[in-house]
Amino acid sequence: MITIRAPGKVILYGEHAVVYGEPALAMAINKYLYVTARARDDNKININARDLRLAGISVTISEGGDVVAKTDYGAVISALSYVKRAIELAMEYLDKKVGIDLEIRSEMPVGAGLGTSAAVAVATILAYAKELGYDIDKRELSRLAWQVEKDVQGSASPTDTTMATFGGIMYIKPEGNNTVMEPVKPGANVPLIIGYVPRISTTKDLVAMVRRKYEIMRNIIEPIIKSIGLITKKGREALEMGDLELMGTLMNINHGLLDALGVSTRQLNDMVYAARHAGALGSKLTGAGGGGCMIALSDRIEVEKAIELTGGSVLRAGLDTNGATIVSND
Ligand SMILES: Nc1ncnc2c1ncn2[C@@H]1O[C@H](COP(=O)(O)OP(=O)(O)OP(=O)(O)O)[C@@H](O)[C@H]1O
Ligand SMILES: C[C@@](O)(CCO)CC(=O)[O-]
Ligand SMILES: [Mg+2]
Repeated sequence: MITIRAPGKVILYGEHAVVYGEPALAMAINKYLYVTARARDDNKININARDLRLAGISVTISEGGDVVAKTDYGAVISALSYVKRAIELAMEYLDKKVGIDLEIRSEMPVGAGLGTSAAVAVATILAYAKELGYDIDKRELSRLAWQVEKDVQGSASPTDTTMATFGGIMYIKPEGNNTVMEPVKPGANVPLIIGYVPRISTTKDLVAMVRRKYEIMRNIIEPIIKSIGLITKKGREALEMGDLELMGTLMNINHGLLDALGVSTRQLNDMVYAARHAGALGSKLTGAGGGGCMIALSDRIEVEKAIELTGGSVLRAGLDTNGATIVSND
């Protein structure tokens, strides 16, 4: 039996634009998704995902007190699509099919912009390989997990899977099927507060929504995407110089452009503006948007309180530098 953990991430600059080949700057956080794997002696795959919340169950209680509960089969299969694809690709890659019990736990809100889909893909592939006694190179792990995101989402950048695999702070630029990834050394400590509200849309839907806009009015959407790319490059310089004020200004512009793409929501904007009014140097949504998470560049308790007053929850997280690692191996 083996337990693997993979970190979540926040995107400082560049979400959505990175799907179109622009760079992104992301930081792995010390909040983790855990996958415990145990090989079985049959061919079954048994998945216990404790943190998935599924809407809609139907229960029939008969006279004798027997209870039959049903849930939406399609919704269950779709919710497990990242885990299922991760196992399929790991089996293909290792050319070995063995039944497995998987137990999944998350310290992060699932589907809220912190990269849980990437963390579950990375941790599942690594857990399957290690449980079967194989080593897997981190570059290969990150490539396979990216493939999971591409297969499930239709279109995905390597950002989240790179962060869940390697950790740290990374400048990421997709180049076709390759990923340029450069570790970034910050010139100052970067204080971040994460605020979140529940999210209904999935990253898959949000990426598809931006794609539709891009196809219908490319001459309007393309400059926004390119502009986000320029912000990311400047943001990297600001981070390396430790210029927090410039970082904040760039976050604010980045948020405005994400709003223009249609991926912000009223609740996200409320949290973003409340944070700025309470003294944050900058704030923006992070991840795919549509609800979920925002980040504020600040360490002020007033900023946390302001986010909470809008109805958001606050998550305190620092930097993860290890990426995917083994937690225990019996
Ligand atoms: N703990 C978990 N157990 C099983 N599946 C999970 C778990 N966490 C995430 N997933 C899978 O990932 C999906 C959420 O992925 P999605 O990409 O929409 O959000 P995210 O990765 O958290 O945010 P973002 O992509 O914006 O960073 C879930 O619907 C589920 O399929
Ligand atoms: C919205 C997006 O850019 C980031 C999600 O964390 C999607 C992706 O990069 O695949
Ligand atoms: Mg995701």
